[in-house]
Amino acid sequence: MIKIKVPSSSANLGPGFDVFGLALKSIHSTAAQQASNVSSALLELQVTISTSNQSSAPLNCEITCAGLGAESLTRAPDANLITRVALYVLRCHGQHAFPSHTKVHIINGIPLSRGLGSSGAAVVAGVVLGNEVGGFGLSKDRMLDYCLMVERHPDNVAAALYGGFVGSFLRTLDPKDTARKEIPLSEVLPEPAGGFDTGLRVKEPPVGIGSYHEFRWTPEIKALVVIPDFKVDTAKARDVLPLKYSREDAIFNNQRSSLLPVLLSESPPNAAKISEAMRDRMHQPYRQSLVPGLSEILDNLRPSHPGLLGVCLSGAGPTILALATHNFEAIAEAIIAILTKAQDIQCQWQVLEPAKGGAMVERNN
Ligand SMILES: Nc1ncnc2c1ncn2[C@@H]1O[C@H](COP(=O)(O)OP(=O)(O)OP(=O)(O)O)[C@@H](O)[C@H]1O
Ligand SMILES: N[C@@H](CCO)C(=O)O
Repeated sequence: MIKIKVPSSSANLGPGFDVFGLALKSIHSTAAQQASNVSSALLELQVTISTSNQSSAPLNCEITCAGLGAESLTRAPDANLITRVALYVLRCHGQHAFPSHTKVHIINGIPLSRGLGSSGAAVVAGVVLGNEVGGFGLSKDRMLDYCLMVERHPDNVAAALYGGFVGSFLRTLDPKDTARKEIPLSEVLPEPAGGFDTGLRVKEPPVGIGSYHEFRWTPEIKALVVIPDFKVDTAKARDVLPLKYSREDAIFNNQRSSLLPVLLSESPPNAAKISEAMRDRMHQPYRQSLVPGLSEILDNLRPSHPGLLGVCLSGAGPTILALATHNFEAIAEAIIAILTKAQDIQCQWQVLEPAKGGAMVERNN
């Protein structure tokens, strides 16, 4: 059996829209999680290939799912994001289907469409899956190229693939490459992958289309996530953003995003500076309509709360990310009080920390 494990992630950290990504893992798993075998904040695939019997499954791939949102994940290999992406990798290498007979058991511990990088993790898991079952021996840097053809904002996939706190950028692609129909863009989900029925070999991604850098992270800083019980589709949360920004807003974000990685690497952390450096004018103001209470949280949760360093929307939301050193319960309660005053919802909260190393593969015979 092959196990593929990919962490969750929080993108942007306020001003670093489409740049910063923080791979996250649980500090402690609850008894319920241990009993159910679902690791919190982690996506796991258990993959077996049985050569003894011929597969009757479509594309030789049988999918089963457990964990968060399992009932909503499709079992069709050309539609499920993970296997679609794996098929993309296989077809770039001239293989039309999975090896017969491949079983993929998805154990999902990342809440779907909450701003914790479930689609980024699924894309990374898909590329790693394609690489493993195809035996292509791709490096992580080459796998990043595949991920970036699928999810065009690099923050979540770079964090999920490499782990830790990362910044990343993309090279501008030739429009011919981005327009290719067989690329299973997650932002146009749930459309099935196009161009797959031809049986033709799919063109490999250009080499080196993105770069990343891992920043240092001060271990005493933890990531408190408050996860409201509703979904925000990332594609919709990108549609509410303007196509152009004023010079003033661009400068506002540049000033903060340039300083934030340095501030988060220093011990003891400077709460006043971090709080200011996590402010943003590129996406959060436009996403307030999708996350009732967001503006009040951003205005009220200041470093006067003991232990709190700064607060922002996690990825495209609706999860709220608070960076803090202690006093987690009181900070979570203050955020939940605002969210539940704004609308009648339930929230869960958890304290996470950076997941070093990112996606990994365990091979057991
Ligand atoms: N484990 C998984 N298996 C298959 N598909 C998945 C899996 N996880 C996520 N997806 C797909 O990705 C979709 C969620 O993507 P979306 O970009 O809306 O949210 P997110 O990635 O959780 O949030 P954000 O990008 O803000 O962090 C799901 O509806 C599903 O189609
Ligand atoms: N940078 C992306 C992350 C989505 O997870 C966004 O905010 O739309």
